[in-house]
Amino acid sequence: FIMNQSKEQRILNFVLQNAVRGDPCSVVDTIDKYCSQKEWAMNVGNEKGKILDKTVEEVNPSVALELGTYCGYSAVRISRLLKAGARLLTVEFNPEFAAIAKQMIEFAGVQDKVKLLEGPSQEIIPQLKKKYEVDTLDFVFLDHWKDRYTPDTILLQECNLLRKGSVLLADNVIFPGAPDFLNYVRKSPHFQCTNYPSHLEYMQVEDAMEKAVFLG
Ligand SMILES: Nc1ncnc2c1ncn2[C@@H]1O[C@H](Cn2cc(CNC(=O)c3cc([N+](=O)[O-])cc(O)c3O)nn2)[C@@H](O)[C@H]1O
Ligand SMILES: [Mg+2]
Repeated sequence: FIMNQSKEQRILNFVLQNAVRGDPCSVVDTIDKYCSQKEWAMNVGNEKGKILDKTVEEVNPSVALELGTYCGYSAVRISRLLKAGARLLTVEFNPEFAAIAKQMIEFAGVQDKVKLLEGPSQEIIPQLKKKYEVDTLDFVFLDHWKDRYTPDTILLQECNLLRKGSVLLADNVIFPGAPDFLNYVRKSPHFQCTNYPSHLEYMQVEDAMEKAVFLG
């Protein structure tokens, strides 16, 4: 247990030493092993991860966006399911976390599918069309600061990044909770919502994910 390292660095080192290079599933399983047995961390985890998997497989996105990369667990989890030519853009503003995630993504061998964009989501989202050549987004995974879920959902609409059928999936709508986001999407005539009860990663605490399909 190397104390002067960050928890995120310890998670990465555990993956580098125990997972199989180029095998995204082994990277995901190894992070879950570390975070359930050694140190808790805010990865979406395996239980909610299965809900994420099912949604990604249903949508089969060509262009996906993730808000809140952290160590790259869900970026690896999502990108392992993407078809040839499809891509995931993932946004992270904490430089330490972005550096960890970059190494995690490269070790997993998914770097050709994933583009990590460093900066706050509120600055990156308005750049997606011109700077990152996005037309519209097929899938968005929200897992960053919970009080950014609603303003960023509004920003995505203002930037014309959603089309009829675009799917948003939000983590943690129960714990830590995103009450204003739930209120916003459930009351909006532009979204069709579905709630998926689950548990907080690596804990026996109630949590849930919310799917919000944009109706145009
Ligand atoms: N506006 C933003 N733009 C870009 N990246 C952001 C932004 N806000 C946070 N981040 C980044 O998301 C990553 C992860 N993150 C996520 C959160 C919010 N999520 C949680 O706080 C959380 C907390 C718990 N929890 O406390 O049990 C469980 C979870 O699954 C969570 O996602 N805060 N940082 C961090 O690296 C942070 O730099
Ligand atoms: Mg989360």
